[in-house]
Amino acid sequence: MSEQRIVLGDNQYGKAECRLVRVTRDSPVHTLADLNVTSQLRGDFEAAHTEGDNGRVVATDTQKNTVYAFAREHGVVSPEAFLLRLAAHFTELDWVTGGRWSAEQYAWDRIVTGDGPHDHAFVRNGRSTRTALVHVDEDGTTVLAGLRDCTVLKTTGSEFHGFPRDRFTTLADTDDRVLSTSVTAWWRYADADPARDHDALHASVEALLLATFAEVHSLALQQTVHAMGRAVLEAHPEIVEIRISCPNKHHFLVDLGPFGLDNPGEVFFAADRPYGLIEASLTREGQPPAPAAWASVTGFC
Ligand SMILES: O=c1[nH]c(=O)c2[nH]c(=O)[nH]c2[nH]1
Repeated sequence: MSEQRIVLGDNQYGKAECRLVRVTRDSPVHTLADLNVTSQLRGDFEAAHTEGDNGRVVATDTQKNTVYAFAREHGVVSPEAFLLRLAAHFTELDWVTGGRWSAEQYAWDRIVTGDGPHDHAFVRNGRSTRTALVHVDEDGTTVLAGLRDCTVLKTTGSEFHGFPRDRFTTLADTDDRVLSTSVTAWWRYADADPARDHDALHASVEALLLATFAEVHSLALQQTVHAMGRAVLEAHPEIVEIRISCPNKHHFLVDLGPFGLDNPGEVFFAADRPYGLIEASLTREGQPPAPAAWASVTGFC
């Protein structure tokens, strides 16, 4: 039997989930950035894997320290800008050909007291988690931004009917139902401009997703998802692609007939599983795709 050659395939390594809180205290009115940062390097790390030769292995501990040192030196203007800076730093090494830098950002609002918004006391805003990802490979740098766990619900303005019926179909047509979902969205910027106002864009995209969910009279969650993505691409030419994943958080009308009660769309059982899972991606026609960057985002179609 001829001897088989075993080759090292894709590999990456780094420090995952560096919890970073950066306080800006240039004035008595402090600001706060609360992040969870992951740094992963790709490149020529063959010798480390095959020989245990660490000559090129930037320790994950060093990667973690760089996160905190850069936060002090440069601040956190936005998660995207912060990740771009980390990416530029590590890819200065000639054997680091790329990598993946990602962050979650948790929002804090100022506590409002009788005297107004407080200078240095905050309350966590759990509305959604902001996400960002910078992917670098030989084809260039891709910036993705997103959000997750943005749970929304509308009590009417949603229908679902006209679907095929077979002997397994029990779902009744409805022209008035509760529609609820938890939006996960990722969008891709046309380029990796670190000077882009990522914070303003993120706020605008979140507002567009919410307004569209509210305003579109929905004939299916698929239609709502499509409208949300379309609204974002129409409003922001610098965004070339958006992917949206929406679990259909079913609310079933409870049959109160056994208790002699009607139920005109007022009492629901909020099921948590199973749930429909509706996902779609929308792209601006003619834009080059970025499959490698998307491959590093899990759980999307
Ligand atoms: O908006 C919906 N889309 C579906 O595909 C679907 N399927 C289902 O059972 N309910 C719903 N609702």
